[in-house]
Amino acid sequence: MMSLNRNRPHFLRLLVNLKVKGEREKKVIRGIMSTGNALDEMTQGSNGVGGGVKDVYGEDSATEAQHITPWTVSVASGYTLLRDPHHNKGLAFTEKERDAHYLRGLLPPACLSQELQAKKFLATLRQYEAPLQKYIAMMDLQERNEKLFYKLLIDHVEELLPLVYTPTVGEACQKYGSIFRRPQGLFISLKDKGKILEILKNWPEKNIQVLVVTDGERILGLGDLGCQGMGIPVGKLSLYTALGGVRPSACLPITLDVGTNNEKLLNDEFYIGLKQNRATGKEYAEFVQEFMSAVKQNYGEKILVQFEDFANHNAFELLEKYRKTHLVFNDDIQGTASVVLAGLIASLKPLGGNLADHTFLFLGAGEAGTGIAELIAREMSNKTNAPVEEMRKKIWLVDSKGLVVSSRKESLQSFKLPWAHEAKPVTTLLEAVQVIKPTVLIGTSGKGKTFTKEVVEAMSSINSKPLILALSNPTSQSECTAEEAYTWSKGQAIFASGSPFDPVEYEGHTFVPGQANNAYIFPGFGLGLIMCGAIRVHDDMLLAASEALAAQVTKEHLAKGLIYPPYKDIRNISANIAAKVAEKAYELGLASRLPQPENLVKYAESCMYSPNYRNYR
Ligand SMILES: NC(=O)C1=CN([C@@H]2O[C@H](COP(=O)(O)OP(=O)(O)OC[C@H]3O[C@@H](n4cnc5c(N)ncnc54)[C@H](OP(=O)(O)O)[C@@H]3O)[C@@H](O)[C@H]2O)C=CC1
Ligand SMILES: CC(=O)C(=O)O
Ligand SMILES: [Mg+2]
Repeated sequence: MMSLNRNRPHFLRLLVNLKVKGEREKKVIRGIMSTGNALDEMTQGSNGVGGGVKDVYGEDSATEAQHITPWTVSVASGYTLLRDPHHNKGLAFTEKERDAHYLRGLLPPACLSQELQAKKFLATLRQYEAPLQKYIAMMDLQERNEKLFYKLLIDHVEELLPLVYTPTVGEACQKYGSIFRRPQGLFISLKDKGKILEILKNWPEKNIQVLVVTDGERILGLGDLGCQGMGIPVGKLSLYTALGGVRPSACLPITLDVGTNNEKLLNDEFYIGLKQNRATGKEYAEFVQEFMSAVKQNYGEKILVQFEDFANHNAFELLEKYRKTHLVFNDDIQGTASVVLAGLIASLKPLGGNLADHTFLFLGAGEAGTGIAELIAREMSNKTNAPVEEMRKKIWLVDSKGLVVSSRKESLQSFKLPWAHEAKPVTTLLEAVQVIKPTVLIGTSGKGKTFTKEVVEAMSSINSKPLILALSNPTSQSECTAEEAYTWSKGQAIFASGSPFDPVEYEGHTFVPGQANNAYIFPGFGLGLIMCGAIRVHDDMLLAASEALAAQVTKEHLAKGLIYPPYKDIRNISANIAAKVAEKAYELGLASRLPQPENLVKYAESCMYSPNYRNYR
């Protein structure tokens, strides 16, 4: 009661200021207001990124009958300090710090600056030939000295992103069992059913703002990797910090181990996960439900949950179910859609015309394909005022059985139905290109080498500047390479891919392929949600993010063939995306951090984590 009374003016102001649109949002806000946690959260200092709950150890909310964890907090020094990755500075500890923190003798005598440490690490890293070796070295550094890891990743993002993220993270997941050293997140398995809340409390950090969760069933285009999929949440969250500025201690990677149907893993004596087939149906749904309830109970209403690399037979349902009750975001469906739409908006400058003048053909009608298709249709509908159903008719998808058409309706999964247009069945991509005559070809099949020479040539004979996006990851699964796209189209194609390719020389001209990857969106998108205390994700926020990203593409980028800005500017790009997402959340009455900061870009920048060492007293 005391806490409620103390917060009453803030609480009332919030109710008055919230511009709540529909009844559904009103119910949501009322629900949040009825929990003590939300009020507590809102009274936390106004500096930095908010979120988390005050009763961090759950002691106040536990009944006397419930067991609690006896957490203690102490100041790290000496040997413990050197082994604490958040605070360890290695040879960068100053003489004074070495005296004050009992470090004498535990380090060699040299004192190095962080810059010199970074230079030294990079020189060693560059000597390794195999990308996986470099990945392991980066992970070791992250576990040893977190600030140095992020300093390097931020300052050398273009060089290091392909190591901690696609494509190398794919290989790391395939070999996760043998490179696994220390757990970098929470593994929650079917064996933990009934105890998920307790397990969340085992994680040492309490003020979590974003968690990325996978069940490992569709890891990139590599299929079911079970528990080994953990590399993906770990990598995505590294990007949340490096690219989006969310502090590392606020990020939690989680793998839900519900078994695997990967026979190779099931027969591998060293497999680190549950050796049983995947749980399905009621068992799966109840397990995820327990997890989602525990997450909200432990971290409050404003914890951002990013679903990552679930198979499509679960992904759409989970998103549909939990978007009503939690702050959830499916990166593969929504983040990918937003990044591709941004690239399309940017490419309208060299291509001319409007989005609605184009015809789109996808190879792959799953999460990424239908997610992108729907956002494009919405954007075209917004811009033309035509019904979204009309706009969908400009978009065609091919799946493993051929063109998605109305005569296949009986056997199609529900997420494909909006795309089952009237047309004759066609079984190959080449035929589909010849019949549909698309201006834009997008690969989301997870199958490499599917944009053949004939397909690219057909696209080039129909269009003077065909837009070709090969989104599947990792590189081995890319529908075609950058070199293939440029040479087969005789330099006509505008090309971007999910995994990075080097620039290509073709007839004296250097083409620079862009990287159409959701990594451009989710870090800034998440930062925007967190910094405004958003309570739900709305599709209009995805459109806002796309426009913010497209606005960062300059004439100079386009002249090189790039439809995305370079990653070296990503923190600035993320701040702009975050600002637009937060602005949209305020407009929709879905932001709870009040008052709204005047300059949202500056506010986003001020919220960002810095990897520079701090001085210790
Ligand atoms: N660049 C980026 O940011 C992102 C890239 N991706 C990549 O996109 C790929 C697909 O992901 P996602 O959509 O989630 O996967 P899904 O499994 O949901 O969808 C794959 C789709 O591809 C179809 N398909 C498979 N093989 C073929 C083939 N030989 N010919 C035609 N269609 C085929 C499937 O057909 P059917 O339905 O008949 O089985 C399905 O419709 C992955 O490689 C992933 O890494 C994903 C997210 C983001
Ligand atoms: C990039 C990504 O999210 C994927 O390939 O699944
Ligand atoms: Mg993914």
